[in-house]
Amino acid sequence: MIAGFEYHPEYLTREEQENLLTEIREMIKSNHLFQPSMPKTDKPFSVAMTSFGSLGWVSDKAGGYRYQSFHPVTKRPWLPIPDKLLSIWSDLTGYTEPPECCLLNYYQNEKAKMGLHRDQDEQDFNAPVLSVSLGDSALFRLGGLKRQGPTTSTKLNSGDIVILGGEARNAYHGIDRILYGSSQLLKNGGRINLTLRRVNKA
Ligand SMILES: O=C(O)CCC(=O)C(=O)O
Ligand SMILES: [Fe+2]
Repeated sequence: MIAGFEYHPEYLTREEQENLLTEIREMIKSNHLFQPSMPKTDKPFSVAMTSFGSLGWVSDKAGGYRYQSFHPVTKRPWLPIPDKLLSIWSDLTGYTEPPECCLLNYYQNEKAKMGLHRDQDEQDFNAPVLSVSLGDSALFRLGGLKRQGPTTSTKLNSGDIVILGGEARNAYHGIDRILYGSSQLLKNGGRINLTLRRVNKA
């Protein structure tokens, strides 16, 4: 496996997962989920998204993939990243600067997945990417620095944390599928992934 990939299974207790989810549910009442679309084709993503933090990740035909300081629908600033996530970031990454973006991916139905990609819309590739899984389990595929080449698959369960740092920061990765019904955490099922990133150079 590529250097810099860290897997922390069952990092969050069930109670911590529930508390985080309660906080997020409250936040998305105003900081709504929205459906981004592909830059060239305008095809909607199968995953619904929103962000927290000073910058949020958005995508649409008009502007392509980018970070911006406000919600694309409400035009209001994103709500701040929950403290619990900020402390997970400093405990696990040891990176001195806090994350600027927490992207929330909501995999709601059977069609939801995320194709193999690299996270490359940021300026700072020295900072790791940290992601928290909540709800139904997902099959996470991790490759190397080239799209072709060997990949490994890891089942991410609710409460697990993944870090892509070092060489793995620029590795191809994606979500092949969600194992619906594998967790009872989300009352309507599905999976939430929270990804913390630095965007600008510290
Ligand atoms: O859902 C996941 O675990 C991965 C999400 C991801 O790769 C991304 O948002 O860039
Ligand atoms: Fe990614």
